[in-house]
Amino acid sequence: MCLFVCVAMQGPRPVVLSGPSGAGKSTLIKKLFKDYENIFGFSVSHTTRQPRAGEVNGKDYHFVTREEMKKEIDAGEFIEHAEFSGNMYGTSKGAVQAVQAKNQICILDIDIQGVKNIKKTDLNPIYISVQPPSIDVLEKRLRDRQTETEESLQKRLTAARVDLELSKEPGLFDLVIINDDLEKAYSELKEQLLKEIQKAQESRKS
Ligand SMILES: Nc1nc2c(ncn2[C@@H]2O[C@H](COP(=O)(O)OP(=O)(O)O)[C@@H](O)[C@H]2O)c(=O)[nH]1
Ligand SMILES: Nc1ncnc2c1ncn2[C@@H]1O[C@H](COP(=O)(O)OP(=O)(O)O)[C@@H](O)[C@H]1O
Repeated sequence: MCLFVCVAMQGPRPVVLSGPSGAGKSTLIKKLFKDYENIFGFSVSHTTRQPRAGEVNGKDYHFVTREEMKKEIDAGEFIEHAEFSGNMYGTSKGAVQAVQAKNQICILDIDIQGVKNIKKTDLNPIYISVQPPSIDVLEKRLRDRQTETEESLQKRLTAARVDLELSKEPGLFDLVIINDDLEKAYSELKEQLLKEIQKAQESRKS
């Protein structure tokens, strides 16, 4: 059954942003949302991790228990799901459909397992990997962000090394952005998305 292509054929293509925790995905996404009001919509994932200070349920994530999430996965409500750093994360069909119904460019912030699983679907997004200039810089950014315990920070650094290795697979990503200078990284992101942004802006006018 066609889940996405029917909607996606008329609307702009979704965008997957992946890359290590701390690489700068959320920062870049926030800039897009600020600069292009109403053009982008965020695919709100489910997660079993605890909310951080300032995170809003239903906006940043749907914060759920492992039992709730497993039940919804068993009911076939997820496009993809993965275990990352001791917690479950997943994209529900509803999360993507809610954005596509508004004819917005749907942004998915997902890990590399999610990328591989989305590739098996008919979502047909643009795949972008956001990467840090080095593991040392990544560690500093994660420490400065002050969201992690020492244990979760170490898990994220281990996952980051795996992510950076797997990301070398030819053809896995349409674009790799090294997020050293933020403005430069943001320009590269905007340039890659220009066609979809224009499409979405045109459809707003008509
Ligand atoms: N596969 C998958 N990964 C997700 C999903 N939502 C978030 N992630 C990834 O889970 C990892 C951890 O996310 P989070 O706990 O918010 O930490 P942060 O990325 O450092 O802010 C990141 O790599 C996200 O891209 C999802 O729905 N599916
Ligand atoms: N180019 C950059 N230079 C310096 N700090 C950055 C840059 N990009 C992001 N940061 C900071 O690094 C931290 C991790 O970024 P974040 O967007 O939360 O990463 P992710 O969403 O990929 O986990 C944040 O504190 C953010 O402000």
